Amino acid sequence: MIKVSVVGAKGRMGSHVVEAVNNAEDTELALALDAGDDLTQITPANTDVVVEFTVPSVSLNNVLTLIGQGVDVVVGTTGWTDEKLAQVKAAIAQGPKPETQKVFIAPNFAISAVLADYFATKAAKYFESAEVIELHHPTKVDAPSGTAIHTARGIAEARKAAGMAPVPDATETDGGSRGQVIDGIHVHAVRLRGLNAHEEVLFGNAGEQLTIRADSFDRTSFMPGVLLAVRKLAGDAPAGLTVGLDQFLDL
Ligand SMILES: NC(=O)C1=CN([C@@H]2O[C@H](COP(=O)(O)OP(=O)(O)OC[C@H]3O[C@@H](n4cnc5c(N)ncnc54)[C@H](O)[C@@H]3O)[C@@H](O)[C@H]2O)C=CC1
Ligand SMILES: O=C(O)C1=N[C@H](C(=O)O)C[C@H](O)C1
Repeated sequence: MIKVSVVGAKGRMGSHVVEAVNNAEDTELALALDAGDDLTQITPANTDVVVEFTVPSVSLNNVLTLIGQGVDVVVGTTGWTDEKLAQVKAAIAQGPKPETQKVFIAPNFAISAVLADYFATKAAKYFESAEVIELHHPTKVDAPSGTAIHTARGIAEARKAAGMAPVPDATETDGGSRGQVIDGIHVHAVRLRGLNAHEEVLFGNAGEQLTIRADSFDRTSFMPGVLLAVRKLAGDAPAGLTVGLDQFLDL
């Protein structure tokens, strides 16, 4: 059995992870912690893998603490910049098990979203225009979503590799309606009661459009991906920092 501790266990995602870990045949719940709890209770003696779903403002500190505790970590919380990822890598190098420590961070654990992201990177070089629209529940604290940032960066990288010009855009006045520009790609965020987690990637050429859309209607959609990551970290995932569930899929 893989012993799993959950940090952020009382949250929307954390509570689903607790249930998924309790229901899977090969995992058992070790500790379920939330805000105010001491993360140093988590040790290699009681935990094989920690799953962290908290809030962007605290996730880095939690991950650094858990690396210090010598336990492997699966992170679903958003807000990861290149600078924060560099801090994680440095902490692994200076931590108690630099050769074997595993940290996995995924902006999205739903297969629909991971595939949409992947297909978008493949489509990017064939279209002059590209924009990303993400749509979420109104209780989400960050905008744009971590997934949309990841998608926009992937599209931008593919366009750069293909030597493409910037997306065409004649806008001269913008009060914010054109969204946030991430690596040259416009990203728009909608917050609407009734939604869960949704993303549309729009590609355009003269006379044609491709839309790639992923819809997560329920948080159960993330659980197979979370359990896959837990099993990979307890098994043959490489040591060090890995980002993105696509790394564990045969794409
Ligand atoms: N990677 C993925 O597939 C997904 C990622 N997310 C991300 O996961 C994060 C959490 O989302 P939700 O569960 O909806 O949020 P939430 O607000 O429902 O839950 C966050 C939980 O973290 C707890 N918390 C706050 N500070 C803490 C601390 N210092 N230590 C331990 N626990 C602490 C809160 O008390 C709360 O229970 C967000 O960043 C969200 O964008 C959400 C869905 C899927
Ligand atoms: O807060 C959420 O709900 C979600 N957060 C992640 C993100 O910001 O990309 C993943 C998914 O979109 C749900």
